[in-house]
Amino acid sequence: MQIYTSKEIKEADANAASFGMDTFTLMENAGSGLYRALAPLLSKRDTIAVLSGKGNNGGDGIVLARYLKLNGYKADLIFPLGPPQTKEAAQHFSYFQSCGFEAAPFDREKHYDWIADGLLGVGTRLPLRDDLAEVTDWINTRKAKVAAIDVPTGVAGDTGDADPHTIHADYTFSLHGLKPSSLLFPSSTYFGETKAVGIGLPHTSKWKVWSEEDVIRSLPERSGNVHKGTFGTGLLVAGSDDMPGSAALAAIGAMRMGIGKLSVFTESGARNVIATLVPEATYLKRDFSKRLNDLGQKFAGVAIGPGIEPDEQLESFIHGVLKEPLPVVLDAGALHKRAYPKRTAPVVLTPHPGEFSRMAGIPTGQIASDRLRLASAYAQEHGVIVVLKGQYTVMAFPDGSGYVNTTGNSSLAKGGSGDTLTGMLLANICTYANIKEAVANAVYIHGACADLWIRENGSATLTAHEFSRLLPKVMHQLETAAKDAGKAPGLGNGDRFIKR
Ligand SMILES: NC(=O)C1=CN([C@@H]2O[C@H](COP(=O)(O)OP(=O)(O)OC[C@H]3O[C@@H](n4cnc5c(N)ncnc54)[C@H](O)[C@@H]3O)[C@@H](O)[C@H]2O)[C@@H](O)CC1
Ligand SMILES: Nc1ncnc2c1ncn2[C@@H]1O[C@H](COP(=O)(O)OP(=O)(O)O)[C@@H](O)[C@H]1O
Ligand SMILES: [K+]
Repeated sequence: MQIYTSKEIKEADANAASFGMDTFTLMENAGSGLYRALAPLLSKRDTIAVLSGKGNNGGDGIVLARYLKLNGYKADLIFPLGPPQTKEAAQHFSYFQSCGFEAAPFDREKHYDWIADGLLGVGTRLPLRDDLAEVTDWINTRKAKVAAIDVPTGVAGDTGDADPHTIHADYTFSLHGLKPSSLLFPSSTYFGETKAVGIGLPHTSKWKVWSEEDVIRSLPERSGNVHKGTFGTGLLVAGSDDMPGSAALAAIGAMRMGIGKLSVFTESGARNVIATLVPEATYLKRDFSKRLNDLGQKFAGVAIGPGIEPDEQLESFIHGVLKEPLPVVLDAGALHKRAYPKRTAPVVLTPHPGEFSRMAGIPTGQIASDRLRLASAYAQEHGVIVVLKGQYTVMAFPDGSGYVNTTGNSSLAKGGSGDTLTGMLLANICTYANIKEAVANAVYIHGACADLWIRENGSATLTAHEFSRLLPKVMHQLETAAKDAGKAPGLGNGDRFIKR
């Protein structure tokens, strides 16, 4: 599913108009698309209120109401704020009337099984005016299922801001593509299950939700005449005498994800712990004062940071590594405010919001509601890939494109899960030809492991070393699906719905 800001939607609209596809036609397409998306959820016995505002979001509601009525559904079209004010919405209301239908009064006592929210769309400016807030409050107190058109009334399109009177939707049908607010906080908590509905415009967005179909399509081929060298040797710079576990978890992530060989550059106390958990890895005694030469020849990729306290020696080591021609993942202790040299091999940064705040000098409170834009701005300015972690992890690329991940759940909110992801990323940068797919698949599969865990276990109980047995299961399902000509195993979100 593609993601569009309000500005991009307006540009798409203007572009369509230049080809003769006018707003009236787009509204017709939106309403018919909404009908096709909603009808499978309805029964002919259901009563449905379509609440339309005065703008084009209301116009979409008018078209939806026409399709519902023409197809024999018990739908009322209601204008609680007054009749439509935009030219196209007014034209569609005339057409609705010419079909022999009339608008219904806003009867606050009448029961409806469903309410379609066509009050405000991406034209919203917050806060909600009092007359609108009164209608959204009414909706929120009803027993009806609520389907929002484009966005639930009360959220803005592009940021995570939400009015206190925002509609709590059960479903949201987003027109043309998803809006950033469906993936930001707190706004996303109002959307319910979210689906993109096409309106006949070609897709041009540089941002999308990375889906199961994308993972299956991009899993690298591993069969045939291969050997351990085929899948690269990775260098993991992680762990310390005080924090050996981080390196062990990252090493498990890397080995289980399919790296050919792994060297762990760590302190001697950590080495003893890691070696018993990951006997497959080899070890290099860590001394940051000694340069590691020819890293680009010896290794396919390097990950630095889990379980290491930042200091000047580490910083100068990182500077040395960044001069070498190999892909680098920087996490935890390796994440700081710094400038990145121009280089051809990619740099992947994996901050959680606290680390991103430190790196970018942005207060943590601002990050949740604007993660896509902020991560993208940082990635473009510094020429790096930013994996901004948390629910709906954002992956922003230096060319301005990006993906959002929707797998994973709160079982991952525990020390160690980020370390495992760093190891998985290291494996993928060593084994994939395409860096965007390498990053996106590691993030998706990491979340899918947690989704698999909560199908059978309590969500509070996941510990990161369980990835050792979760990863084989998830990878097996994905590999089987890939062999089965792209048949999705249903691990996370398919290409159509964001389930919540
Ligand atoms: N490509 C497109 O742009 C298409 C857009 N469509 C629909 O058009 C919608 C956008 O339409 P509009 O630009 O008319 O915007 P809206 O329908 O979101 O409404 C804007 C109107 O609401 C008022 N308003 C905004 N914030 C308010 C507040 N807090 N309290 C009270 N009133 C407020 C504004 O003054 C304006 O009159 C989309 O969300 C989508 O549903 C579809 O018709 C299909 C094509
Ligand atoms: N509620 C959640 N939903 C989805 N993923 C989550 C959630 N909470 C945490 N995660 C994921 O768990 C990982 C935590 O990483 P991080 O904060 O670096 O932890 P650690 O201290 O283990 O390194 C990230 O991949 C993050 O996206
Ligand atoms: K709406």
